[in-house]
Amino acid sequence: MLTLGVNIDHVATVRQARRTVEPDPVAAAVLAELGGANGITAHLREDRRHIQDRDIRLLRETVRTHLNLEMAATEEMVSIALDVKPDYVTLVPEKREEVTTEGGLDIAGSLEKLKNVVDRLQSANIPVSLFIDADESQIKASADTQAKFIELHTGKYADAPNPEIRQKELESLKLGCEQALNLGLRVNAGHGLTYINVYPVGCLPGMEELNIGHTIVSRAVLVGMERAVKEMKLAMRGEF
Ligand SMILES: CC(=O)[C@@H](O)[C@H](O)COP(=O)(O)O
Ligand SMILES: NCC(=O)COP(=O)(O)O
Repeated sequence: MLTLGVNIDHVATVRQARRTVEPDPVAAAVLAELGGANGITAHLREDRRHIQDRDIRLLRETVRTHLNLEMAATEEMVSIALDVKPDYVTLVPEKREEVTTEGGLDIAGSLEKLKNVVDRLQSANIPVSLFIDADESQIKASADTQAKFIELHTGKYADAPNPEIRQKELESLKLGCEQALNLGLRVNAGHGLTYINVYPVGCLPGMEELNIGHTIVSRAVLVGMERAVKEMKLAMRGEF
């Protein structure tokens, strides 16, 4: 069965815009689960631009489905993961200056370091997923690390400027999925998926979980706006 991991990072982005307490991504995770999320994904960035350490600790206590902690393969993050024990960790690349995660990890280029990180996490019973592009050598290197999963970066597919390029990117994802499954890896995907472009990715044979965030948070803001304004009118009359 194809499952949905709801990424709540950008609920925290709104909170951090004011450094206040609302909206709380932990509350958003509870509501996402009520809505049918099969898992909750949160990315603790080294620069703490959205999700904070406190969020991860509270998510660990409150998430009833599974918690996927996205993080860079640094000593600081490994020690947080070993302490919090999420249900799985997704290792992702990070650049301070990027607006969002721009591409996949270069597994082949830092194989020994990543093998070590995967081993330390998986020895603590935390399965590891590697966020990579659908590239043959990266998939092969991912299998060499003994990680349980890969997550195929769907950004190029999502950002394709025309249907021909989108179809070509979808083919790469399909081939990547096949190759990974043949190497014994489980396959997730995500990044930039929307209500409009998600369906073909979900149809890829063997695809297990899609991690989707920005578009769900964006839609939640819009579908919730009418009620939020009505409630403020009540509050202004002392009736809320
Ligand atoms: C790792 C990834 O795919 C990102 O989608 C992330 O989880 C969302 O956060 P950023 O937009 O800060 O990269
Ligand atoms: N790993 C991808 C993810 O968690 C969500 O990405 P996006 O939907 O926020 O682009």
